[in-house]
Amino acid sequence: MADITEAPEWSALADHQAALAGRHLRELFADDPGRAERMTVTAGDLRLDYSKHRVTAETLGLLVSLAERAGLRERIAAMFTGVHINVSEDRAVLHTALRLPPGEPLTVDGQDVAADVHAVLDRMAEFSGRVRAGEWTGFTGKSITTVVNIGIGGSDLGPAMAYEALLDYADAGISCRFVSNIDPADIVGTLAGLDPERTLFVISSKTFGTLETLTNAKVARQWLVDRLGDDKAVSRHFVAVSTNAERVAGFGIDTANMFGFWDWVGGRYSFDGAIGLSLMIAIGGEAFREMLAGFREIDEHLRTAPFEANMPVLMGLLGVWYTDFFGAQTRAVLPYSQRLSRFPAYLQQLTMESNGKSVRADGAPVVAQTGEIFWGEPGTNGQHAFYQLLHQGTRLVPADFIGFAEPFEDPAGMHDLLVANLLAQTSALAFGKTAEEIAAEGAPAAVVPHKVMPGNRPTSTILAPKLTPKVLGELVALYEHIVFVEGTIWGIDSFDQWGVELGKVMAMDLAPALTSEEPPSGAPDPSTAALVREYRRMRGRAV
Ligand SMILES: O=P(O)(O)OC[C@H]1O[C@](O)(CO)[C@@H](O)[C@@H]1O
Repeated sequence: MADITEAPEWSALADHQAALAGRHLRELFADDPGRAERMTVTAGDLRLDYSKHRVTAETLGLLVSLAERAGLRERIAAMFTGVHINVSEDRAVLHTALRLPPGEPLTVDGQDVAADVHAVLDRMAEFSGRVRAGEWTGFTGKSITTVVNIGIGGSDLGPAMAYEALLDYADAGISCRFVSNIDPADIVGTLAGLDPERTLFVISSKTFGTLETLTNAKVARQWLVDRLGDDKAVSRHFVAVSTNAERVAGFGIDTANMFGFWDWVGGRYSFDGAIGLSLMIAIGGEAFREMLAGFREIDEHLRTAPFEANMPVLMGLLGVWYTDFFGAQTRAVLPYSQRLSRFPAYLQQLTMESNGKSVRADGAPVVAQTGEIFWGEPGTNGQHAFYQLLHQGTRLVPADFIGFAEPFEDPAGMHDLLVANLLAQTSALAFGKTAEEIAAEGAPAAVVPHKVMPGNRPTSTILAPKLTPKVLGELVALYEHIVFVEGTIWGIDSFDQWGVELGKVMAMDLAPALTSEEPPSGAPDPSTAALVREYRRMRGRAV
């Protein structure tokens, strides 16, 4: 299979970039004042302004041709219909099935996937309804007030991010906490002050074989049994979310209290299914289904909108444009919403575990750069931290700004100030300030160069009416599909994650070297052997 970089569409983009690179966004806007109006696209409740990108109509045409050349249309159809596009694991990729509307059929590999999805959603709704109503009680008959989700990666970041995002919808007096790290400080800190009689643990693990999750779950179980004085308490205080019923039973959780999912849901694509159980308990089944409707709206948009007006397609292609033709290494995601403070962390797994690949799906090495590095913090905090580099540093950092029109609370008109900051930043990044303008303001000549704002720094601005469950679903689906579009152009398998396995195996091999009574005999390399000795010395163990 020829690499995408050998396609004429790729060379055409390279030539075009060479011609466009010297042009400033100020010129692009001066030449085409209507671009702000034209370069907007709507998907569901999301409105994207991409006019502050270093593109013209010609660029967009060339990028769309590249997408056609990469077979994006066919790939979209393949994903939605359950073709095994996760080739290295020979699996379908069907997170879009998690939000199928009731009544819409989908059979894949001989299995009625739609029926399976709705059966689990119904069980989740029934269970979370009982917990919320105080009908599901703990071992001593008291209702649940705290849910502790124990999971890591996709079994933590999604529900943790979404719970925080939708805190204004948590209306049953039940709060959630999230434990992920094998650092004992995480579980110990989380359990501190909790009432065991009113705490429900949701052990979330696709494989139910993850060291961090199982270790934390064991500590939690011991904590509970010690306090309630009876092993039988476990079945009232522990439920599981997993694809592996055997291991759930082996851990001692009644599989009647297990909520399943399937190998065709990647961990990082899973919180709109059973992995969202803790979220559903907090916000209720109805709000959860509204969130699914948001996901679905963007799925439909991806499937049906022409590429020129297709938000995830355009944003994915812009990611490729900067990564492969401008040498950009990172993309900042800057939500102007404190509620979305975990969104960048969530996106880091979604995007980087998916597209951090250096071989193509057919096993050949990639030629182009892949995998944008996603990072970010909510505005306005980031403005007082790293924005200096965005404005005046030597690197090109494309950024996504995300804002909402309606706040949930607004003392002293703070929300308008928040949004004013968002808009001011994108304008300053695009248009900057020239030496002449600064000198005209009376700055001393020696200071003028320090104050020059180069501008020409590209941004997307996504605006939505309010951070509702539906809008959150739309936002997440948007980024899921951006990942998919980029992965398709690069020709990689965005749905495996083999790169995380080696370190896990080595940690298990190394653990005995840290803890053994006798000085350890082996370590994988001299540097690591020296560090093992140093660690043991610090812990007062024989070296
Ligand atoms: O849900 P599990 O099986 O515990 O896995 C947790 C996470 O670990 C990973 O496999 C990476 O190590 C992620 O892909 C996944 O989301």
